[in-house]
Amino acid sequence: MASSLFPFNTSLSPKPDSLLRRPTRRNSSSPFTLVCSSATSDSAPSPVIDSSLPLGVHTHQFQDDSHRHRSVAVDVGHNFSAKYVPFGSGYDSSEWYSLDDIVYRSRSGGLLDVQHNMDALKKFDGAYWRNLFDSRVGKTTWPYGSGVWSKKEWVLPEIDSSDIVSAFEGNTNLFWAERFGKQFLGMNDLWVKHCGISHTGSFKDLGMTVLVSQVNRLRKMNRPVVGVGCASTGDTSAALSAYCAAAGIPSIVFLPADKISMAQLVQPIANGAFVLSMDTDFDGCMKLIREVTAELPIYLANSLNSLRLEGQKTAAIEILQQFDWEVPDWVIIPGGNLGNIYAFYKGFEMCKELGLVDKIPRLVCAQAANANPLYLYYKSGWEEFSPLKATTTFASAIQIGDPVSIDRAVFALQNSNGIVEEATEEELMDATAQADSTGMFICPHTGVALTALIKLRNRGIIGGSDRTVVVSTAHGLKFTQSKIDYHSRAISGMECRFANPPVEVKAEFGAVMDVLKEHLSRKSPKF
Ligand SMILES: Cc1ncc(COP(=O)(O)O)c(C=O)c1O
Ligand SMILES: N[C@@H](CCOP(=O)(O)O)C(=O)O
Repeated sequence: MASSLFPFNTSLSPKPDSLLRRPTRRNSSSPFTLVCSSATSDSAPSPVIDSSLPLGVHTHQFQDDSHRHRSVAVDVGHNFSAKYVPFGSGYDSSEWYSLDDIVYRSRSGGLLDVQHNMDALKKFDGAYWRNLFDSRVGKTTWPYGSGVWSKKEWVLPEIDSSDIVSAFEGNTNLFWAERFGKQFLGMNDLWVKHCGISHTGSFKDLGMTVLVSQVNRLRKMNRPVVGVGCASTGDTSAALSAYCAAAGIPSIVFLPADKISMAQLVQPIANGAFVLSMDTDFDGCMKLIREVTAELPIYLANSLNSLRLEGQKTAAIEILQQFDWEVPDWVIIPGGNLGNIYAFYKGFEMCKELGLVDKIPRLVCAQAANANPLYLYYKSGWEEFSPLKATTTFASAIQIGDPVSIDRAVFALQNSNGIVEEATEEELMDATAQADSTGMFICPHTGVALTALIKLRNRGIIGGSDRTVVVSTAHGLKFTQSKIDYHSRAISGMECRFANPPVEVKAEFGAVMDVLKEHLSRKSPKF
């Protein structure tokens, strides 16, 4: 469908890896100094102390010129800070970069990670953080009304609140899947975290608010960022274009032609992004955006950029919060480029390290069988990772064969006693239809996660009373074509066991009564 709207050709020629820009190394002995002078406070009128707020947090309020009711919290006397370090290193790593640097890879070409000054955060105990985060839920206080920015001290502690670009993302529904759990799985404590019920319809909003806010800050600092770009299977591009449009920042998106849903394609188009539709798959788009962002002052918005994961990790914290800080036994997450599984691990682990909870859940990463490089790696006993050519799947947003965050995913799974599962096309579509029949309206990726749950439950690995959370990553309304195909039994080679096609009937009383009686007697023998 994309190809009918946009030509495939691009004048951009691939550049060899050797031309990718490498970050400048910081002197290990140089003290870490904040780049931004406004790093520890917001520029606003003097505070009015609100004694109902937890220790150390004072608020002041003002009306800004958009008449948006805002309030800014000032954390008094803290030393909260964060920086980039090579993935796997700690805050004290000798190689590190300021978050105001434009850098996506370590000196050796490896992944980066955002590390927080945990000693500063540990000056406050678990109860303090629980109370602080709880006190911000359900308010419109800027920016804490956002589920991401309500954890600002753990996300981007040094950003000025006026630089934040937010749609008050997060705070999504944690739905008790009572009927699905009891009817299909003999489970009474099954929950679905609906991260897709969000501004642009997917969990990507959680990361994008952080990334675009940081870009907003960099542009105000006159750093050379002319736009923000991503490769996408449809959700990252939707989030990027919306947040950039809100901030007046140009966005550029690389999409694999004919591989994303129409609803996803129209999102960046409507939000004014520069959309390039390419005759390749996601992995091809990803390679190109990495090459292009190494050459042009376009900031990279994919989860290779570890800033994104700082926002995404708040979904894990939110789950704990929604359970009154009780830890679920299992959390199941669909995986593609594999940033999100690590983001969840990081959120849970941070809560444990800072004393909000005393353990973390076991994580399950679920992949489509048609795009399963992590699953194959796991099955090999983590012996050998081979990128592959992912083939078409209804879970189109995870049709990825060469995930950039493979190392992050392995780390998360190994440190959470994790499991990887896979779902065939029939399994994921059946699971989606079953879930929908209990009142959900989930995306096929959530169907992949539910399939993993069904398999682990049937094998007795997940118990009937285990508290289990399935992460739903996108809104079902983005994927209506797959549901139409399923319910009209139009998928070749698929039985579509749970299809519920509409019945065509004459608009006559007798005809309507006949079909209703037949239907009711089938549904209820007592009728
Ligand atoms: C709807 C949806 N679910 C799951 C994923 C997988 O997330 P990740 O790439 O972080 O593994 C993606 C994107 O890749 C997505 O768009
Ligand atoms: N599903 C993603 C794929 C890219 O993932 P990212 O988290 O690295 O941006 C999308 O919607 O584009």
